[in-house]
This record gives sequence, C-alpha cells and structure tokens, in this order.
Amino acid sequence: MRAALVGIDFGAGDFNASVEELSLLARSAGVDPITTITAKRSSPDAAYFVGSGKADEIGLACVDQNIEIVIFNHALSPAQQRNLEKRLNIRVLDRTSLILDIFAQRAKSHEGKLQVELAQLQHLATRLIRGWTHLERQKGGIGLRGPGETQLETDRRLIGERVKALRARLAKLRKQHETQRRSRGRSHTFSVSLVGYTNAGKSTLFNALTKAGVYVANQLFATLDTTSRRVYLGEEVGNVVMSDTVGFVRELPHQLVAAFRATLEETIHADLLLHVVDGASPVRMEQIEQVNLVLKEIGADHIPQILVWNKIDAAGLEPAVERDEAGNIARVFISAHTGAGLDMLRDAVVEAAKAAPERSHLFEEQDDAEPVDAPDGDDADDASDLDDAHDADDADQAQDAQPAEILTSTIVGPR
Ligand SMILES: Nc1nc2c(ncn2[C@@H]2O[C@H](COP(=O)(O)OP(=O)(O)OP(=O)(O)O)[C@@H](O)[C@H]2O)c(=O)[nH]1
Ligand SMILES: [Mg+2]
Repeated sequence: MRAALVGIDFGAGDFNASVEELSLLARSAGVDPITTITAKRSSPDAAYFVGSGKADEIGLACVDQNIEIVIFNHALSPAQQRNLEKRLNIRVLDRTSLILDIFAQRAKSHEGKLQVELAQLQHLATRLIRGWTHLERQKGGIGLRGPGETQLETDRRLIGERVKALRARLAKLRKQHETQRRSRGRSHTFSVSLVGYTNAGKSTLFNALTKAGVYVANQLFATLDTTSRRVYLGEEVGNVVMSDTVGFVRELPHQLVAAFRATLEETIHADLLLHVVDGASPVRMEQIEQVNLVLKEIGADHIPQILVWNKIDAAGLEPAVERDEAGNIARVFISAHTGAGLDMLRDAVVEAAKAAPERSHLFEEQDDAEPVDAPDGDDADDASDLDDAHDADDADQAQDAQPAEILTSTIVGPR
C-alpha cells in the first residue's frame, strides 16, 4: 500500500530521527512510504493539524503519486482526522492508530490479542461520533484490522459491553498470573528481563543467549509476546529464567500502556534488567532515556539494571565491561550478532545473580511441572522452552496449560 508520511516540526527533539522512525513504523505495518511531506509550525491547526494550504499540498501529492493512505507522525484529534479525510478524500491514519495496527498484526498470545483488542476499541470509542463513517466503504489495508468492520457499525453501547468483557477476562488472567507468581515464590529462580527500545537487538541477544530461535527482524515491534526460557549459567547459580520482551517506542499510545498494564506486573518482578541499547544508533541516548522513563512509570526503576551496549560490530567498538564507582557492573559492550562480548555478559549476569538477596533460593528444589533438561555443559544450550502455552485460545480457562515460569507480555511507553 502506497503511503505519504506527514511530519510537522514543532522545534522540539530530533525531528529527522522521529520522521525516520515513522517510516520504519510504516514499513513494519506493511505499507510502502512513497513520499514524506514536512512543514514547520509553532502549534497544530485546530481543524486540519496542518494549515489548509499544506493540506491541499498533501492532497495534490496523493493524486500525483497514487497514494492510498496518509500517515501523520502525530496524534490527531478525531475531528482533525475526519476533516482531513473529507478534504483529501483519502484514508488518514495517525501515529497512534499506526502503532495499534502493528500491534494487532503482531499479537500472538491469547492475552496479547485481548489486550490489543481492548486498546483498539478504546481508541475507536473516541472516534465513534457522527460523521466518522464517511470512509467506511473502503476495504482492506491497514487501519481496518482488529475490531472488524461490522463492529465499526455498532454503537458505543455495544463497544462498551465488549470492553467490559475484555477487561474481565484480562483481570482473570492477571489473577492467575498472581497465583502462579506466588507458587513460584517458594522455588524462586533468578529472573532476567531483556528490555529496551524497539530494534535494539533484544531478540537477537535472547537467541544468542538461549539458542531459542525467536523471530528477529529489522522492523519495529518484531516481538510482541514475551518469551521466557530457562538458561543454565554454570554450577554457581544454576538456572535463571530469561525473558525477551516487546520493545519501547516514544509516544506509545496511552491506550496500549493502560491495556497492557495487567502484564507489566510480571516485569516488575524481574530480579535483573538487561537494558539493551542499539549502540550504533545516533539517537541511542534519547532511546535510553525513553526506556528509563517507562521503567520508572511502571515502577521497575528499582530493579538492578545492566546496560547492554549492543551492535558494537556496527559501531566499531571492542567488547568490554564497565563498572560504576561502587564496583557494580554498569555497562557491557557486546555484539549479539557476532557473539563478541557474550561471555562477559554471561559472567555479568552470574555476578548479579550471586549478589542478589534471593540467592539462597537458587538451589532450592524446583517442583513445577516443566521438566528441565539435565545441564551437562557450561553454556546456555540446555534452555528449556517455557512459552508454549501462549497460543492456546482458551488459555484463560485451562489453568494448568500455563507453566509456572512464564513471564508474560510487556508493553509500555510514555504518553
Ligand atoms: N550489526 C548488528 N546488528 C544487530 C545486532 N543485534 C541485532 N541486530 C539487528 O538489529 C535488528 C533488530 O534486531 P531484533 O533482535 O529483532 O531487535 P529487538 O530489540 O528484539 O526489536 P523488537 O522486537 O522489534 O523490539 C535486526 O535486523 C538484527 O539483525 C548486532 O549485534 N549487530
Ligand atoms: Mg524482538
């Protein structure tokens, strides 16, 4: 699908990086950004977000270049979106809807799908006002997935009922997780969550550490569901549970943050965060900041964190370990791709696990049903699969379908 991107520079932040990110988001959603239209403004126009002259310029470009959809790098009000669609006679998407769309395409687990549907319905509800249906006959493509067109024709009351039902099911799932976590408490295994900005290389690193074969792609939000594996880290600490999580992005729709709050609680219970950074990105410092903001927002900023400076192959750096003044490991420089520095990172996790207050639990008998391969080496080959209950569509009914060690999806972002 041919798309035109629109970015307005309000003079704050790195404008080019932000537009480039929109282009990556668009490609991740499966559209083809043909042209990018930019403008400078001091504040958004109430009716069209851009000025009416700019709007007509966009309209001309769409006709000229056979554009099928216009994607704004901003949150549009329902009225602005409607006005633009009427004036340009073309589907208009804002950044929020674009991200929601990607999430809808990617969600695989039962819970993930429920959460995305909830977020979409809440987003939709704000748009369900008279006059919004002028484009409803257009079919296919992005912006039309999810709740389904027939539901778009139903009224707020029906959506409200569905939202209520979804909330109830998610609450039930959350309760189950809580129970699982409590039973897990008896045989606490040191847990490590990989967090970081989208595309930083979390899944690549997860695979390198666990040999798990998780989907890796140069697109945003390649991972939407958390995968957890048990990894054997040598005699001293035994097994740890490692979790790959969804990436963070700036301006994540707040509906999504709210909808996924249920599962955030799982990340908050990690013993160690490996904060993966794309060390080759020019905006890495801003991304680190964004991720830390989110961690603070969900109350995970107290968890010990190691910055994993990834992609050193692309950045022309050497593997290394950096410590803070207190002697704790602060940064490890690695390449998940070439494997450089991975041994240092494993040692760093071992060191953190040994220093953790829960250490006395590490050797306790584990009594959950999930069998662990007998570890006979000193590396991560013996990780056992812990994520296979995710796809059961009735997972919320089958309590025992979910192994005790699962740490579920994490979707977060600043508003
Ligand atoms: N050069 C280089 N590229 C890497 C390295 N690690 C990952 N990549 C690439 O970075 C891109 C993103 O990798 P992923 O592992 O999917 O990133 P992620 O953080 O899991 O991304 P999301 O799941 O989308 O949040 C892929 O194209 C990887 O091949 C590295 O060490 N060096
Ligand atoms: Mg990933």
